[in-house]
Order: sequence, then C-alpha cells, then structure tokens
Amino acid sequence: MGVSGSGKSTVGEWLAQVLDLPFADADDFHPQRNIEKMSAGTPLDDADRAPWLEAMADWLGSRTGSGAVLVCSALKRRYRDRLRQASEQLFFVHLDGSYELIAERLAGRSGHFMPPSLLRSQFEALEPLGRGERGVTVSVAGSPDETRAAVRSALTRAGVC
Ligand SMILES: Nc1ncnc2c1ncn2[C@@H]1O[C@H](COP(=O)(O)OP(=O)(O)OP(=O)(O)O)[C@@H](O)[C@H]1O
Ligand SMILES: O=C(O)[C@H](O)[C@@H](O)[C@H](O)[C@H](O)CO
Repeated sequence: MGVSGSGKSTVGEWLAQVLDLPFADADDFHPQRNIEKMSAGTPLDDADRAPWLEAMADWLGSRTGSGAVLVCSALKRRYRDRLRQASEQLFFVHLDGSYELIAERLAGRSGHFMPPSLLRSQFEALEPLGRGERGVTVSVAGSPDETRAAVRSALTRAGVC
C-alpha cells in the first residue's frame, strides 16, 4: 500500500518473483471510467473505488491459503477492511515517503496515466496502518534495492514469508 509513486510496483513485482507467487497490480482492476477520471486530473472518491475494491477482493479471495502479492494504494482503513474481508491473513506493507520525495520521483516518471498533480489528494486520503492492522511501514527514502531488502527482512521478521 501507499500513495501513487511510492514504489509499489517496483517492490511488489520483485517480491512476487522472489517468492514465486502470483502478482496483481491494482491499476489493472479499475473500470475504464476511473482511469479516464484520474487521467483528467480528478481524484477518485469512495464510490469510484468501490467496484475496484470488489474486483480486487475477488482476486484475493480466490488465492486465500496459497499466497499472492497485490500492489494497491489501499489508502484508507475502510478500503483495507474491504480487502481483509476477502482474506483475513492479508499483511500490508506501507511504502512510506514524504510528499516532496515522492513528488520528485513522480516528476521523473513517464508513460503512466496517473498525473503527478493528484499526489496531494493521495496524501490527504492516506490513513497509515492503525491499531490491530497486520502490517509494517517501510521507508522508501533509500534506493529501490534498499527498499526491496527492507521489505523482505520486515516480512521475514513478521513471520510472513
Ligand atoms: N527507494 C525506492 N523504492 C521504490 N521506488 C523507487 C525508489 N526510488 C526510486 N523509485 C522510483 O519511483 C518511481 C515510482 O515507483 P512505482 O511506479 O513503482 O510506484 P507505484 O507506487 O507503483 O505508483 P502507482 O501507484 O502510481 O502505480 C519509479 O520510477 C521507481 O523506480
Ligand atoms: O486509490 C486511488 O486513488 C487509485 O488507486 C490510485 O492510487 C491509482 O490507482 C494508482 O495509485 C495510480 O497508479
């Protein structure tokens, strides 16, 4: 989980590969109208995100017990609650960085529908992991390799994999 540009795809694709697990990216579960809305520079609201969360919950539910890696912003606790309904074993890794750092990285990214102008709204919506939520928060301040290694050891420490 984490805001747009926090490094979810960069870390998640790698993790799925090293763990030899199925991988999915939340971007691929959006109805077309959500992509169009974000591309036009308007943040999604709860209603827009509802069918998207349903689709991901279906995907997760079909993999309960066998393991999978899903990268998804999952910004609000109630979104994570919806995903947890599909699988109570869900473990979240929050990729955490400051607005300034992520904005700088997004400015250097091209070929993605998500405009950097939406980053402020992502931080406004973001609710960090709270009480009782299974998960860890990992800083993305270092290099991609440092972030990958930190995620891997956090998961090992937590006994997830
Ligand atoms: N320490 C780091 N960890 C992860 N990504 C980093 C790091 N440093 C730089 N990056 C870069 O940040 C950029 C954004 O990463 P990425 O596309 O994986 O984010 P994302 O969270 O999947 O974004 P979105 O939700 O918009 O799809 C990439 O160009 C990636 O190479
Ligand atoms: O909840 C949301 O606002 C969306 O999921 C966004 O976060 C984008 O899908 C994604 O992060 C951009 O690629």
